[in-house]
Amino acid sequence: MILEVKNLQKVYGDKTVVNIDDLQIVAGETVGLVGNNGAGKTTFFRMLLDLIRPTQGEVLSKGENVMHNGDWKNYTASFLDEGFLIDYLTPEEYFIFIGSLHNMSVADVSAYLTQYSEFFNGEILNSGKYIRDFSKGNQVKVGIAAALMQKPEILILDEPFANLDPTTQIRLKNLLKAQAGNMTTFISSHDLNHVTDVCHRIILVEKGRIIKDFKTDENTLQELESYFSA
Ligand SMILES: Nc1ncnc2c1ncn2[C@@H]1O[C@H](COP(=O)(O)OP(=O)(O)OP(=O)(O)O)[C@@H](O)[C@H]1O
Repeated sequence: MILEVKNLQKVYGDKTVVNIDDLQIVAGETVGLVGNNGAGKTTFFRMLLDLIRPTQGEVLSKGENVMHNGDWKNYTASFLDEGFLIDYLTPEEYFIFIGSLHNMSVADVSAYLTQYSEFFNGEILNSGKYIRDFSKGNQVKVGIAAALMQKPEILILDEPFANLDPTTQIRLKNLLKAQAGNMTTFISSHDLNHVTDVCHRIILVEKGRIIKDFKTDENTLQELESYFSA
C-alpha cells in the first residue's frame, strides 16, 4: 500500500468537509476523484500533502504519517494551484529551481523539457515572460510539467484539465497514460470523460464522504453521468 488514509476528518466550524474512514491506494494505481463543488476534494489533497492539518485521523505514505515524517516529499510531486509556482521567475528559471531540488543540472532540465514541446505548444519556453504574466492555462502547463519532471512515485493533480484548451487536455491525457503503471496518480476532475479515460479507479465523494469506489470499465462514464444528473 503506497497511500493509506485512516479515519481522516477535517472540520471547519460545524461542518465536516472531509470524512474518510479508510482508503487504500496500491502503488501504480491511477485514481480519479470526482464530486461536485465543495465535496472536499481539494481539502483532502491538502491533507495528503500536509498543507493543512486533519482535525482527526492520519494519512500514511509508505506507512509513515505525512505529518511526522517528510520522506514522502522525495517521491511525491503535486500541482494543486498556481500557489505552487513562483510568480517572479520565468518558466525556465522555475524548472531549473525545481530540478535543482532533485539533483538535476541545468542541462538535465533542458534535455527533459524537449519532450514537452508539443504539450507546451510553443507558448511556455523562450517567451521572456514571468510566470505571473502567463494565462492560467499556461501556468497549469508549467506546474504539471514541473511535477512530472520530478519523476515522482506519487503524482497528485487537482483539476488538471480545468483551464487547458481541448488540444492540451488530450495531450495531458496522453502524458498521464504513458506514465500509467510506473506512477501512482491521484487526480481530481469535473471532466467525467477525461477522468474515466485516464483513471483505472474512480472515487466519488459527496460532502466529504466516499460514496462509491470502483474500477473503471466501459459502463463507468454512463454510471457517473446518471449519478450526477440525478
Ligand atoms: N479554510 C476554510 N475555512 C472554512 N471552510 C473551508 C475552508 N476550506 C474549504 N472550506 C469548505 O470546505 C468545503 C470543501 O471545499 P473543497 O475546496 O475541498 O471542495 P472541492 O471538492 O475541492 O470543490 P471544487 O470542486 O469547487 O474545487 C467547502 O464547503 C468549503 O467552503
